[in-house]
Amino acid sequence: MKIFNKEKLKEVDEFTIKEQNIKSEELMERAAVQLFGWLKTQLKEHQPKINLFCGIGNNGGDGLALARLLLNDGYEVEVYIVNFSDKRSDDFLLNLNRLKENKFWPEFINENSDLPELQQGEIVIDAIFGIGLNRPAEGWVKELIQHINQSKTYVISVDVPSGLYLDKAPDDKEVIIKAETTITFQLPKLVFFLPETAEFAGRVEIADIGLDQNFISNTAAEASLIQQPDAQRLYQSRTKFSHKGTFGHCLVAGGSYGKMGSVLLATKAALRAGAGKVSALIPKCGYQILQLGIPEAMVITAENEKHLTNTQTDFVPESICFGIGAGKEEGTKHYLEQLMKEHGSPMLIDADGINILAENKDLWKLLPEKSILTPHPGELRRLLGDWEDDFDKLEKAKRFSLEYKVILVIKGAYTITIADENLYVNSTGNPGMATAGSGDTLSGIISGLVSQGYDPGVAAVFGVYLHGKAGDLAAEKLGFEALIAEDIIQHLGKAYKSLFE
Ligand SMILES: NC(=O)C1=CN([C@@H]2O[C@H](COP(=O)(O)OP(=O)(O)OC[C@H]3O[C@@H](n4cnc5c(N)ncnc54)[C@H](O)[C@@H]3O)[C@@H](O)[C@H]2O)[C@@H](O)CC1
Ligand SMILES: [K+]
Repeated sequence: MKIFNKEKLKEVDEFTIKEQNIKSEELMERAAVQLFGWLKTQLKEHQPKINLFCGIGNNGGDGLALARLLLNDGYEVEVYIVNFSDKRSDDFLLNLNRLKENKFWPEFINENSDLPELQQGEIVIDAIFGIGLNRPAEGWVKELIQHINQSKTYVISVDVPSGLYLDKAPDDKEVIIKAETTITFQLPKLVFFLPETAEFAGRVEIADIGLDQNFISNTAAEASLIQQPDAQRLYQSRTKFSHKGTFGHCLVAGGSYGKMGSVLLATKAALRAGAGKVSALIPKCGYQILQLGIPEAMVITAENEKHLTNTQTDFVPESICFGIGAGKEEGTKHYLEQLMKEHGSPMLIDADGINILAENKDLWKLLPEKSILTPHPGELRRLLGDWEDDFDKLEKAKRFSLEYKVILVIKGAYTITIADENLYVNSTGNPGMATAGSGDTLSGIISGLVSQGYDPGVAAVFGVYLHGKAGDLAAEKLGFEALIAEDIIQHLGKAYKSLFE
């Protein structure tokens, strides 16, 4: 599903209004009907008091239209106009008049008004600012936002939590509504998935307001949210006549004394992801661990007992996964250098492989085109240096990815893959996956996909989705706390199957 920026969101609204020959108020009504339908379904027979805080733009207009629908259905409703300006939008005014025609008079909150009391168990609908926010809220509006945040009400934001920009980091986190749920129109917004701002949106629901699908399909987006239908399109089916050679030979090179389990996990994950053959290349001390731990894999040992060093293989792997548990010994660095020079095709580099790169910038030019780097935040910082905020981080990461023609998988609650200047935001995964070895399984899965012939960019996006989905399926059975990396591998088959359920 595409993620549009503010300009494109405005364009699709305008295009839809023209194409469907409707007035803008019709879109607002559709938005309100969607909000109303969602609320009614959630509330069932409950009738809590609903406090609607409406700004003076179209976001506020959505709130007023919703208030009318709620009143007509018999809900207990209080409407507060957050009267921060007299530049009211036409559709706001239209919906204000409609409310008055229904003999309902909202309260106006102005500079010197008392802020209304909000009780536990009540609902707040936040329709103060939407995508039209262009500066931080100040003065009494800021106080109102803080007042709502401090209340014990259930807060539902309309389109965007008020105070959150779509295209830049917040100047002041104290002036953003912290919603339990955000009901956003038609398309998800990038800020809902970035580490510094995701918390404000809470649970995100997407409401279809009938914006023009052709326009959306034909308009390029710099970012997309990868959900089940998107992942399904990336899947490559197998023919009856395939054999193990069809799905490639994956080489997992990594490990050091005391960190052999990570290679074991990546190797297993590559096999479960569907690689035809997997060889683990490890220092000598890991031989028995690997052979016993995963009989389906082949094992090659480097000369050194405890860390990886230059090693020749007698086959050309279709994919290489380098760096897991590898340490940063000089010999290991030389081996990475040798691999990058000799193996012309893309490699996946993770963990200490990334740390070695971060400490040896002269190696960057050797990165084979379309290689995949899978840093967690700490590794990314070592690679790119400090960033100011999430947007700055993404800009720096995009530049790096473009300059070295590599794919960056930025791991987090919503992992973002950067390939060809596009951002792919993953929708699967859960807090249970913040556990040792989880990243090793991801690298194994992606490498297993590359070895089967998936394009590296596709392998990264698809692999991240499958990894998260396997984690979600595991968490359904085990809960978050008990989930360990092995469970992710165990559920990979079900994750594949779920693509078609
Ligand atoms: N056709 C459309 O464009 C549709 C728009 N919809 C709603 O319209 C929203 C966008 O509406 P608007 O563009 O009117 O803008 P908003 O309602 O988000 O903002 C209202 C006004 O506040 C002013 N403002 C911004 N930041 C401020 C600040 N910190 N302090 C004081 N004033 C500030 C802006 O100049 C703007 O005119 C969407 O988020 C969505 O909720 C929906 O009704 C669906 C259809
Ligand atoms: K809002």
